[in-house]
Amino acid sequence: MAFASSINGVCLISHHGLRWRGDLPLFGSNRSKFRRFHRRIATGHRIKDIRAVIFKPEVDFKDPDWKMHFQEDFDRRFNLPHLRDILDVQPRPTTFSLKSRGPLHDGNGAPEGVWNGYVNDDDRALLKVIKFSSPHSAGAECIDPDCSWVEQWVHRAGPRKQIYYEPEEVKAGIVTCGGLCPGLNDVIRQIVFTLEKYGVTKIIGIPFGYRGFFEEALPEIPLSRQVVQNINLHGGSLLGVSRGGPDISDIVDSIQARGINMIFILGGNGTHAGANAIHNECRKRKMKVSVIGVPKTIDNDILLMDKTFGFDTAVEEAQRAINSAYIEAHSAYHGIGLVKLMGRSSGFIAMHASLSSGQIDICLIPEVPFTLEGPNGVLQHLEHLIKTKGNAVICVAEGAGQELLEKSNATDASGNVVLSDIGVHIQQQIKRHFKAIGIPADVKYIDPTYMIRACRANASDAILCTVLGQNAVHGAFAGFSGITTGICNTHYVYLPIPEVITSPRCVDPNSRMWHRCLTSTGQPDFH
Ligand SMILES: Nc1ncnc2c1ncn2[C@@H]1O[C@H](COP(=O)(O)OP(=O)(O)OP(=O)(O)O)[C@@H](O)[C@H]1O
Ligand SMILES: O=P(O)(O)OC[C@H]1O[C@](O)(CO)[C@@H](O)[C@@H]1O
Ligand SMILES: [Mg+2]
Repeated sequence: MAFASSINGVCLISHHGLRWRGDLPLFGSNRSKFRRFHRRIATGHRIKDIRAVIFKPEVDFKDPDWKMHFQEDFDRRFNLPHLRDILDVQPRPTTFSLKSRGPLHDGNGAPEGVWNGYVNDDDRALLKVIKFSSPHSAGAECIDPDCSWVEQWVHRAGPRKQIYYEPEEVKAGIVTCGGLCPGLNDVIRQIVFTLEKYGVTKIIGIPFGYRGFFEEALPEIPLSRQVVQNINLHGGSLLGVSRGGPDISDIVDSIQARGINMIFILGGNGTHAGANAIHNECRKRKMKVSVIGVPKTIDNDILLMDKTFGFDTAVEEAQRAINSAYIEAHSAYHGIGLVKLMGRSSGFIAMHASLSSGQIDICLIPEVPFTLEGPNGVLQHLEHLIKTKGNAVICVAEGAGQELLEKSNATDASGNVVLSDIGVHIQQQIKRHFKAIGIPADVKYIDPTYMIRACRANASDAILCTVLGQNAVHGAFAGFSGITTGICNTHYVYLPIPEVITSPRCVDPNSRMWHRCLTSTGQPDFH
């Protein structure tokens, strides 16, 4: 059994999933579990298996008004940073309207007449929609010991009636950072379309991620409807991507020198940390600049969001690799197919690809530790599968089982740890095991890593990208900065960047989805 505890107000949850809230009374078996947990943390043992989640230590649950205090604090945290906070800026009526009659209106203001297409600043969407009756319910997320229902509202995304920029004064920049992701071009395209709809004419792309801000050999890329019209038909990014890059103050110098006052930053956790730092630096310098993030990651590891764009496509693309592994395994005598999928710290791609294919016998993800050897190990189960049904297919996420491998200590240009290859390791161990027990096994290893993210967005991602790209522009014109845009409970919202990057979003091993995956594969507990 796994457990978690509260340290300095952060509720930590072990990857085995039983949620322990810091406010639970520490008696009986709870107490010894709590102590063991602390010992493990103190010795640094398996520290990487622990995830931090939002927990508010200052809430006194004995106070009859604790919910109100919690909500006040929540509202404060999720309040969207605005240009008004630092500058004396006045709004003007929006230039965005879909009520225009001509082919293109001139950007001097929306046409007269009533149009109910605007979102009010006070509109909200509910962040959590399940009322868990017990902390022991599968996937329960509780705030207090009674697991009470507490409404948590976040800001609705979309066009506002009042805007804080004159379109002709806007110079908008778009930059794509980190690794590739299906849908980057779709988002770029929609940002350009929407900016033009407001009347913006100066739109540029920064080439090759944050790097493009300082490398003189990399000129700005002028963007317009004409330039981006068909870019969604291809994978990749029209602008190029990169990891690493200049420091924040150099980036802000560059933004200032270029006269950019809206910057749309597409990327994952690292990129968003950068975007937030850029926003803070712009604030410090009292610059009228809107910094808007659009979360991009096939890994789906951004907190609070239903999913990030590119994830669906990656899962769909992974089906080809899994199907090939399945065919190979089923066509060989004692065939074993092994597929490694992306997922540095989160196993969403592996879990969803396993679930959707229906062809996987063993799914291994970073959030759930496993052993290869021993009576409960993966190899023993494989042996059982070979003896009983003659073949097996395994899907492993790249970040799974890293504790079984020698660490390289290498990092990439962004400082991300370069992972050791779990796929190769498992392949070698399977071969070694079956040779040792004298049973033939034909192992076929498929690593489709870059194939699942270099492709064009599928239909569902294309729609998500469309909405996110458009909302990013609406957020900038509404005067927000330091925000990102996402989908929560099927509704599109704006969230302050820090709230979505405190840790990578992980698969909850106590969630129904992981349980469904286990039901589907039929795999036992490998621990
Ligand atoms: N904490 C940070 N503060 C400022 N900038 C950062 C930070 N972390 C990363 N960056 C910058 O953000 C960019 C992208 O980071 P990273 O390579 O980690 O990709 P990512 O955005 O997390 O996307 P992916 O999902 O592909 O990993 C890099 O240029 C990196 O220098
Ligand atoms: O080889 P690159 O470009 O660093 O990207 C690999 C990484 O990209 C990710 O998909 C995140 O975008 C990780 O799962 C993976 O480790
Ligand atoms: Mg990252």
